Amino acid sequence: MLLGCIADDFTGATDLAAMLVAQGMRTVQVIGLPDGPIPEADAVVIALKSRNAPPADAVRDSLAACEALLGGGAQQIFFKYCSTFDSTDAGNIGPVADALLRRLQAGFAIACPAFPANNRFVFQGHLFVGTALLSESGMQDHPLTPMRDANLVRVLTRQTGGGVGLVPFAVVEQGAAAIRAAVTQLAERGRSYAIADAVTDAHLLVLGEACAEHALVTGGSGLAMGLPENFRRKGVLPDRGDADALPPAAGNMAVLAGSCSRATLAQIGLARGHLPTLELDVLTTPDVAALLAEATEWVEGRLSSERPVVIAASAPPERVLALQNRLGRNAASLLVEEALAAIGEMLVARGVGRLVVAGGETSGAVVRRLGLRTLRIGPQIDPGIPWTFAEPRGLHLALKSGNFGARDFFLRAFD
Ligand SMILES: Nc1ncnc2c1ncn2[C@@H]1O[C@H](COP(=O)(O)OP(=O)(O)O)[C@@H](O)[C@H]1O
Ligand SMILES: O=C(O)[C@@H](O)C(=O)COP(=O)(O)O
Repeated sequence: MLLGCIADDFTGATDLAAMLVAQGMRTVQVIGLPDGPIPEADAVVIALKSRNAPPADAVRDSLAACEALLGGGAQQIFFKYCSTFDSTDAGNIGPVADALLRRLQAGFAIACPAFPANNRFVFQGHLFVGTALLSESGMQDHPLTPMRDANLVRVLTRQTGGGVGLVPFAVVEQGAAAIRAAVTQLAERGRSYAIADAVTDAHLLVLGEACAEHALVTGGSGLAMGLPENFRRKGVLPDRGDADALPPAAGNMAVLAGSCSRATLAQIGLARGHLPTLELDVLTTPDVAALLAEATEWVEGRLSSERPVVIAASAPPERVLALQNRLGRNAASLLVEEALAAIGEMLVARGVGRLVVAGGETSGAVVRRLGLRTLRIGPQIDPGIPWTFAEPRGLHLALKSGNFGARDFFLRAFD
């Protein structure tokens, strides 16, 4: 193994793995902490569900993942978080990065969530989603990690014990040598991190090049774009022709959605007119067994290998808030995740062999309920969303970040 990766959620892990595969690394995704030897691959991504865990648990699991990756021979560690920097003032990006920095005695790490192919841009330390500041992009209403400050230097400073600087656009434009010089200066001034600006793939590539000798790199999947080339330059990564080949897919088709992002709500809105769609009303029926029973009855006679069914719990901000006010934020999320995980299990038991899950936490809940341990990464449907193949279960899965995918994603995903 060359690159060892720790992802703070499951859709984030497949997003990163897809990026590495596209850049020619054979990549395996491990679900949760490995309970045996790490699989053979150029890159291994350990998918944790640590984004919304208590900070101490997130740190403990991330350190355990780091140990497993180092034990498997990893030469560099990548800590993957969301391209919308999903976190709260308590963490978990800062605390996990601090712990990894200490473990790797790295002293300094770049932090960059930019992902231009998915409209995430960092400019002067501020994160934009398309033309909107993060804090006005819809992410201010995220059910678990509302993002109300777009200044990432400030956001990360609130989460870490280390100082946070900026590698601005003007430096990144000058290339890898200028970035390395800026990083040296920031480290000498006692900074542990720098938010790095990036608005194009070219910026991400030079940032990746500048990080070649960093023990720890942190960011979205975009920042990983330039890392495989570092290994090729060193002569340790051979050219791989078919890094994204998967076995043929079969079985019934379904979509399960728990993301309440604007993108997923729009995708469900379009699917409604074209595909059999069940929208669960979790506010009226906040009960796992009743929601499962409703979905089980509804799928009867509707499941098919010709066209997918769509089952969604997703709701607009005011309805999410209403459930949270009634049950509490975490309990509301857990209830919906449990219901969707149980529905996922029911779908697979009824012959679903091709399943799209929308939402990071939702994907984590479904994949864990299905007891999946490793995913092989295949071709991408849209940027950051690959089909994957769960071995040895034989299930094809696409774990969709809530925010990702074009509006007709559910209509095209199974093509
Ligand atoms: N109708 C709803 N009311 C309250 N919470 C919901 C509802 N639908 C989904 N959720 C919860 O919202 C959270 C969405 O997070 P996630 O699945 O990570 O999506 P995203 O990828 O958009 O971040 C999940 O915990 C999910 O269970
Ligand atoms: O970086 C990203 O945006 C994604 O890879 C990601 O982390 C997805 O998280 P969710 O939006 O919670 O699915």
